[in-house]
Amino acid sequence: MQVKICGIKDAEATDAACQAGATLLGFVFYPPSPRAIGPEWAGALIARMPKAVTPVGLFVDADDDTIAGVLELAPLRLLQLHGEESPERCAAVRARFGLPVMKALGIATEADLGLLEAYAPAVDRFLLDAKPPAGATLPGGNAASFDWSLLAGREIPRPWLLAGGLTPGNVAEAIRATGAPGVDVSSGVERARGVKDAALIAAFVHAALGKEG
Ligand SMILES: O=C(O)c1ccccc1N[C@@H]1O[C@H](COP(=O)(O)O)[C@@H](O)[C@H]1O
Repeated sequence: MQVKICGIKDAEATDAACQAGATLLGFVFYPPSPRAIGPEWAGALIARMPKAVTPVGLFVDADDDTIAGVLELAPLRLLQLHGEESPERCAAVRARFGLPVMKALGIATEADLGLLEAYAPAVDRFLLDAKPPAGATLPGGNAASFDWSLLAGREIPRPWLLAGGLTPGNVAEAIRATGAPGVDVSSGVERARGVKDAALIAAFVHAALGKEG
């Protein structure tokens, strides 16, 4: 089971996630987000992480110069593209930076899952998230979930993570309902918007991994 904690901004959350058993930590390079972080500080937090834990950079329709500037200071090992990037753009990012790409897709209906085949050759992983609710200002990180039954018994053509509105209280049921091989959370482990909570992080990771709390 892969467990990603996204929107890491401080040492306490970094250490809590790593100690609890998270396998991926996400750093948001999207200035409008309350979870946005600068590349230099992200690099310092990545230096605290065990090598077995993968640092992930979250970008939203970023250009090559933006991604390159971040990579100069933060040794990311997976690029999460969470905007409107096309399959061609995903393939170009993967080729330009020599790093695996995880494409986030918003899922609301069966038709949204039809995009998976078009993206599969261009990406290494998928992140299946809810679409932003009406009025949302961010393309993700909105604590919104989608109908998990859309994924039940479905073959996803790349390794994938389930995201959107997950919490310590619902993640075990989400994994059971979807068969997800991995999960990703941001809002559900925060005590206030953009502020991670070490106890909630530990509870989420333990619930996802099926450990006793
Ligand atoms: O977290 C953000 O601020 C964010 C901003 C822009 C794009 C994506 C973002 N977060 C991603 O969305 C998922 C789901 O979030 P939540 O758990 O429902 O709050 C999160 O895991 C991030 O990968």
